[in-house]
Amino acid sequence: MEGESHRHQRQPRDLRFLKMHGLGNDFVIVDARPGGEAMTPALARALGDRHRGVGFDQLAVIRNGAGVAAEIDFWNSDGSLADACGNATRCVARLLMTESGQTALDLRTGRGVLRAEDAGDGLTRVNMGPPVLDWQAVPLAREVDLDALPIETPLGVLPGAAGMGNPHCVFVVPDAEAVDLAALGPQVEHDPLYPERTNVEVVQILDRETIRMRVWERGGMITLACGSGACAAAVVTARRGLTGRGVTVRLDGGDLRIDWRDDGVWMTGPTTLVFEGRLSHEFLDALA
Ligand SMILES: N[C@@H](CCC[C@H](N)C(=O)O)C(=O)O
Repeated sequence: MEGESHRHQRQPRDLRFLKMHGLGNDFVIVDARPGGEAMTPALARALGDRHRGVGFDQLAVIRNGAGVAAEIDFWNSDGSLADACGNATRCVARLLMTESGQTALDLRTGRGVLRAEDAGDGLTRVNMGPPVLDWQAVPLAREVDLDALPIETPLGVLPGAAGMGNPHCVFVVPDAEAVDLAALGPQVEHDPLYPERTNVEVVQILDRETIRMRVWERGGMITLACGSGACAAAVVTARRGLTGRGVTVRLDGGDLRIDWRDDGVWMTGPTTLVFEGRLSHEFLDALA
């Protein structure tokens, strides 16, 4: 899923960016609305390097879009594109609501047009849309029971699948802390059942309204939070009758509120603007 032509134009020599995070899920945000700055897989990988670049879990590029406040592209630090990133969507929504004074707006992502709202108390909520529960659309390689995927792991439980614009594989386990996620994550990310790889969540039921979740993100890392993953986990546990349709998801970076309603899966949580930066010519020239 490497970028389409509009995402691969001329590289600028001077690139401004913002660093934001949602519950420690951290993002570099490039506002490409004024100059149409381009992004490439190589620049995304270089920026994502936590030692030689800026470092991020995802890179979000904001572009002008017809009929919406903006369009957003999401890049993982391995240079791959993702159609959904819940926490970055909330961060960009907060940024644009602050900029415009609006309390609600629409954003176009690979997932489609998403509604974002100011939820009060500094929180931002986004409707991530209805879950994808069709095996071809997740996508999976073949027709299987989405509630019991034939993926064998040392956990000894069969995971569930749900798509939120990106693929997820959710394991419900008795003790999420006991799972060796650094070993499980890459194994399941690359399971042949997921032709486009997958994000991997391990979830423990704390009560009918609270779950604990740890996440391995497609792209190759454990992150402190994952918004689309929290939505997928809430959908899988609700479908199994383990929780209701409204849950608090307890992540390493803090809590997200997930509400699966008739119009989609809503995600509510905090966002933080960390700093504004500008990439040096030395850094950009070395990539040219
Ligand atoms: N952190 C994100 C998910 C990012 C995309 C993911 N790694 C993928 O490749 O699908 C979120 O908050 O949803």
